[in-house]
Amino acid sequence: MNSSREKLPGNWSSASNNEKGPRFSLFDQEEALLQHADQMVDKLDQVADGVRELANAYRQSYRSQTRLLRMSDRMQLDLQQANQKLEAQAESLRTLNEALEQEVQAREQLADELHRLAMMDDLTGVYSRRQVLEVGERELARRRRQGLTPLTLLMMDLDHFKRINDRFGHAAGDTVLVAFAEVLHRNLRESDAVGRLGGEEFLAVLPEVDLRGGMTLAERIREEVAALRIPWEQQGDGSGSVDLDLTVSIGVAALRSTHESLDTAIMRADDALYQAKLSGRNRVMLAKAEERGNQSDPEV
Ligand SMILES: Nc1nc2c(ncn2[C@@H]2O[C@H](COP(=O)(O)OP(=O)(O)OP(=O)(O)O)[C@@H](O)[C@H]2O)c(=O)[nH]1
Repeated sequence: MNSSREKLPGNWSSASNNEKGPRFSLFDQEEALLQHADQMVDKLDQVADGVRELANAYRQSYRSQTRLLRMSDRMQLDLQQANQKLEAQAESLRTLNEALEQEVQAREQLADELHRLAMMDDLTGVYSRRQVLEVGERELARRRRQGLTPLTLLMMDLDHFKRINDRFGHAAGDTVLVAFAEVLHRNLRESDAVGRLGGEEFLAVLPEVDLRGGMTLAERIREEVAALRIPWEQQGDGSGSVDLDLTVSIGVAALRSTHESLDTAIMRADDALYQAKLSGRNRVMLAKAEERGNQSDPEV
């Protein structure tokens, strides 16, 4: 029997041995080992759980990082696109602004041109009717402020102007009007104002000029106009080059007092002009003081 029994190493002996000394139960040992192994397995399980949790956490954080990175890439792209759009909008605003500035400039030029047209007679370069009357009113107001500074008006009308138009055409009439305006420019001073009231009728406002000075000036203008010979090339089957001549009738009136209105003075000058026409044209006539206005302040 003994020979068939295996000899156990160290202190281990068979439970069937009746020898004294420590006895080890294989079962207990196995049990202990198994318990230990179970504990180890539990711990390993716990470690594995921990590792799994860590791995999960790591995976989640990796995913959210990747998501964030993708989002930031997208946002960067969106920002770039938005920036490009803004730059394009800024560019078109700049272009729009330039166009607006050009438009404003063009409108200002147009307004200046309209103002100039309202102020000036385009054909002759003298003031328009509106402007010469405005200057006249301004001068009258200044005269009232400063007392009895003289102011004289010349109302001028070309004689038989219609004949020139009828015989030589409208362009010839225009040339005559320009030539007459040149005579006026030559004879008037910087402080004087002259305007075309309409057709072939002109008004000169002469501040600081008394009746005698006005008469002298009107006479000089009349003489220069009568001496004009304006060369004119006839069109079509006309008889070639001719000299256009003309005369002018002038009515002169000086403001009689600071109370007299410009309109009244103009009417007196106009009446004098009418008298000049009636008396045979090509002459200067003075306004008659007794016809209208202040009887105690005659001017002739
Ligand atoms: N060429 C030209 N003619 C004009 C212009 N404005 C008006 N007229 C003409 O001027 C002429 C004026 O004629 P009337 O009012 O009869 O005056 P007039 O022939 O000068 O006669 P009196 O004033 O009585 O000496 C008309 O035939 C108008 O058509 C213009 O800007 N250019």
